[in-house]
Amino acid sequence: MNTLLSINGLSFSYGRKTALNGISLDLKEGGVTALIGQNGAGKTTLMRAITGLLPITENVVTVDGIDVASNPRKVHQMVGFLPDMLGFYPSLTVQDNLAYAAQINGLTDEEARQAVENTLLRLDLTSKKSDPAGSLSRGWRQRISIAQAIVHSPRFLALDEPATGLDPDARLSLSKLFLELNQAGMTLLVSSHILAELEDYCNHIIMLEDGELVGQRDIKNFLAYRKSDVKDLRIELADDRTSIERALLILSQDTQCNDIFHRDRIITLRFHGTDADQHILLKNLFAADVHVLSAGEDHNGQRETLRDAYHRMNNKTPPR
Ligand SMILES: Nc1ncnc2c1ncn2[C@@H]1O[C@H](COP(=O)(O)OP(=O)(O)OP(=O)(O)O)[C@@H](O)[C@H]1O
Repeated sequence: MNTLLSINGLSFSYGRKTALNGISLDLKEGGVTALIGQNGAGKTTLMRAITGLLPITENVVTVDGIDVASNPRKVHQMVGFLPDMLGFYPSLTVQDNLAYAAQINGLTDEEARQAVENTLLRLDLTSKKSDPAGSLSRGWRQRISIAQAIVHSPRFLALDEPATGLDPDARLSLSKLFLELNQAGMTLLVSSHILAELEDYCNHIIMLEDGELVGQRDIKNFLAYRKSDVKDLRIELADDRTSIERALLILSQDTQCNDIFHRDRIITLRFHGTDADQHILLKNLFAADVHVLSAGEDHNGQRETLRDAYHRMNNKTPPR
């Protein structure tokens, strides 16, 4: 696969505030990459830099070999961008907003007419095409914005928090749309806080922290990532509230245990230790009069999710 996006030492500051610091990465054509990171990590800034919306240094970001800083218009024709703040003309109809987006991205009138028709169909927007964009609900507005971002059939599509404000059905259809666009050859970069959704369609992940790239890997490898001295344990307790609470307290204080989940009487956790350490852990539970019915390695545990992996990279226990 060819490299479509190449970033080589990208830094960007808003005044004295450094938002991106020496980012370097390559994205291959045809992938779907999840861009994750906490609030303020620099995700939006990175997307804006890639899509030619920020004044960046020349020869630092290229899309298909074209320098974004010196050829922003050319790059706009190749990329689509869904910003976190939706932008369209509220008094124009849905159709006219799309036609405008197509034309400013270099399509002729005839190409734009055809592209608008196809995009309306693809996003199920045909019934709304004559409505003023500003009169529609948040979910429909989101669709209009996605339609605007893809109307010129970009090769690279960046989506900043695309699922925000959408109901579960709309989120599902969004996931399907991303897969469809990817199968049609588009390369996607998607930022979201909803990790379980990214997992449905992303095959690569990049992680930012304080403006720096702190992790990058293919999700298949990412999900398979396991240290040899790490195992998943499943502990079944008697149905005794005090016992369960005591067990959770002991486990949460043990630095060898993390990713502790508990449902009813079953506790699952990731244990970082040897068999002897595991034996000591159980002895501690027994010593505290925790009523353990069974304990052992959880071979049937769910595969590691993107959410688990993200929280582990951040050294946090996922919320129960
Ligand atoms: N226009 C601006 N002026 C000054 N500082 C800014 C501006 N935009 C962003 N920043 C700062 O740059 C840093 C990165 O912001 P950015 O919006 O790229 O992060 P993010 O990862 O997208 O965050 P979020 O998940 O909250 O949207 C933050 O510290 C933010 O406060």
